[in-house]
Amino acid sequence: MMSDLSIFDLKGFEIIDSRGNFTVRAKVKLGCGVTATGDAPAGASKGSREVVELRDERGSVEMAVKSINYYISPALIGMDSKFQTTVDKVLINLDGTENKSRLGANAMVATSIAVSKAASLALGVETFMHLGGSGPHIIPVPLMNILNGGLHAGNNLKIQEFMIIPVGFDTLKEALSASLVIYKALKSLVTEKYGKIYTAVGDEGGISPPLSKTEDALELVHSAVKRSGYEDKVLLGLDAAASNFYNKKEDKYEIDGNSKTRQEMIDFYVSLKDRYPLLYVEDPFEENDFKSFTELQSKMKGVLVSGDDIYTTNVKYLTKGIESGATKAVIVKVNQIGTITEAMEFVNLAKRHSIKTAISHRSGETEDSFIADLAVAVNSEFIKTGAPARGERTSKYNRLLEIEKEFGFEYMGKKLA
Ligand SMILES: O=C(O)[C@@H](CO)OP(=O)(O)O
Ligand SMILES: [Mg+2]
Repeated sequence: MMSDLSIFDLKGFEIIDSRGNFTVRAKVKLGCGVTATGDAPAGASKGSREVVELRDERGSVEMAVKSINYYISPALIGMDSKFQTTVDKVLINLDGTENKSRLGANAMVATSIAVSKAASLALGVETFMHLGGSGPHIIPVPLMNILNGGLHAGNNLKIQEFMIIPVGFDTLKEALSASLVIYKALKSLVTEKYGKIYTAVGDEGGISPPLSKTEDALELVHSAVKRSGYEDKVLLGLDAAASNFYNKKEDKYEIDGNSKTRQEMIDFYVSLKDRYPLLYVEDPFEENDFKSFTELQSKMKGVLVSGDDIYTTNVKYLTKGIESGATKAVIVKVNQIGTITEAMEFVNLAKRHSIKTAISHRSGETEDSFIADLAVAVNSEFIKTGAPARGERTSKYNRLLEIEKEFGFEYMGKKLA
């Protein structure tokens, strides 16, 4: 006999995230007694079109907790947890706003995730199977941010993320073991440069040396790859998060001590690509400049220009990007849009247009490994989940290692090189 999968109880409460802020956790209990939790992550460099969290000036998310306890819970109790789309649609309708400001996207995301995990447990299947059916068959490639700048670090680097992309391996296990060597080589290089054991890291666990020039940071990461002997197997990526250094008044980008026009920015990225093995460049321009994304993508054929703040996991903006050929890749963050169902619709739209997807963490994270399951569920080519250190990042890598070991899915690396 099938166990009782109806939602019996749902509660919200506050927990602490990796940046030392409160965030919201939802805990759901099903009729069969199974319980599961879901956590809302939090971004620092956010797109202006993202849906909004309920959070007060002091940083408290009590309002989101109340939203779960007093509004969401009564609406979901009694519903069948295995119908994720139906549950998410109830959340969307109950909220009724464009930017999820009534229920709060943090309350909605935590609930959506908790329900998907509880249903999987009660059904006796992995969360990626519950969400992906019989389709999942690959393990995503990490876009691994090992050197932090921008809003995530205390240095003067304007580019937010310097990533290694371990493509030339047959398994995630091999890819991660090379990445660990490179991460340590980078630490040694920085320590050699600054003369003592260098421990400063940014929000995503990447080293954050006191640099101010893009090229110096790229050179350091590239040296770490070379010193480790993986030059032919590991490519590089950037997340510029360019809205953060765009000067709207002047219509210029303030970077590396210069004010650059959009044309100069295009030349800058092209020159970096000529000197470094770049595969991936995220948010190279501010979030409204679709035209420059398109121009850069057409100039850098072998590079995946990717959209994060420009799309905010919203099909409306991706549709615009598809029309103009703005990017060959997209970032997917459930909390930019509010529910798992909407994030999966976004992924499906990208896939229909052969656009590669990167399921992504936020800079403020918890130990919830849900995004690893989501990435496998939708056969995402990439996952972005930070440095291979610190529990809130490693929980996702470790979940992927577990899935690879148990199910033997194919690692995507060599297909993306
Ligand atoms: O810009 C990004 O891609 C993200 C995650 O790396 O940062 P944040 O969560 O601060 O928006
Ligand atoms: Mg980004």
